[in-house]
Amino acid sequence: MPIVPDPAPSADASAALARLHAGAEALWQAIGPAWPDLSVEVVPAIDSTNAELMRRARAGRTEPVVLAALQQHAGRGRLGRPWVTVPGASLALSIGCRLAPADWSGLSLAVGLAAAQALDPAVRLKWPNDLWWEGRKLGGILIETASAGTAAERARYCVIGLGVNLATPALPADAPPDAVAPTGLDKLARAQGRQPWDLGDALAALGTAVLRALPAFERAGFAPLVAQYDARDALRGRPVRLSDGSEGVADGVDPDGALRLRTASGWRAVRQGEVSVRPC
Ligand SMILES: O=C(O)CCCC[C@@H]1SC[C@@H]2NC(=O)N[C@@H]21
Repeated sequence: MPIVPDPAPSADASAALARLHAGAEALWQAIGPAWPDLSVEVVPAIDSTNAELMRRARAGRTEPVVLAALQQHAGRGRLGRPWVTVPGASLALSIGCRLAPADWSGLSLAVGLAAAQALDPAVRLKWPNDLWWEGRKLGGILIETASAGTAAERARYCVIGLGVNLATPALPADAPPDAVAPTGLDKLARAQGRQPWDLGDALAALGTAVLRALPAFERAGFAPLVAQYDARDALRGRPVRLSDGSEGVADGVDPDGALRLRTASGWRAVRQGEVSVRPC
């Protein structure tokens, strides 16, 4: 595994790593009985936790695993964008497991919902897979899949990557002028008068919530979750612009997870893929 050794970890990095290990233990205690063959791994640094689990899957290793890293050197975001993980200030974890739902659509919304519910009642969801608070990005989800077994089998190995800002990151120097600065769980906790999150607690809470949500998604898909999604939908009723140039007003999500868009020429169901959505 391309784990990058840290030649001289600082005291802060060692403390953060210890918190991740404590979170991994708490996660395993909470979820182990439901996932007896699950392993939970923590590494100090890696290229990307998603890339690592995809490599393993392609090599035939399709057992369930949670992999958390203090630092990623080549973190991957959606639509081929890079994802920055600041050691100790952001959580990077990937969950890999075999899944065989009748319909995959809506998986990233189901995962986002589980993550939002694990974090705070104030966390909102920006279709298709961002965690938001007060109109700013708190975290994101990247789902990738690889074949798991024979072509006749419906199961695929699914890698669910979650990146969440514990501390509010600065906007990168090369960000476009209209970029909206991201936010972090530190600001949210202060504003809500709650205890600040630490890395280990976030790992345990998010990993547990997502792993608990997966069997239900596999059985019933996204449809039973639409009402809960609606309650956290950050875009509903807002004018939005898609990366393909079209505009409309977001009007909730369909039972298959498509974004419903009211446009000048009628309704459109926007499916996930190579499209991004911004409020305008
Ligand atoms: O909003 C996005 O674009 C999705 C970001 C997903 C980032 C996480 S961090 C853990 C996992 N490993 C990666 O390389 N990416 C995901």
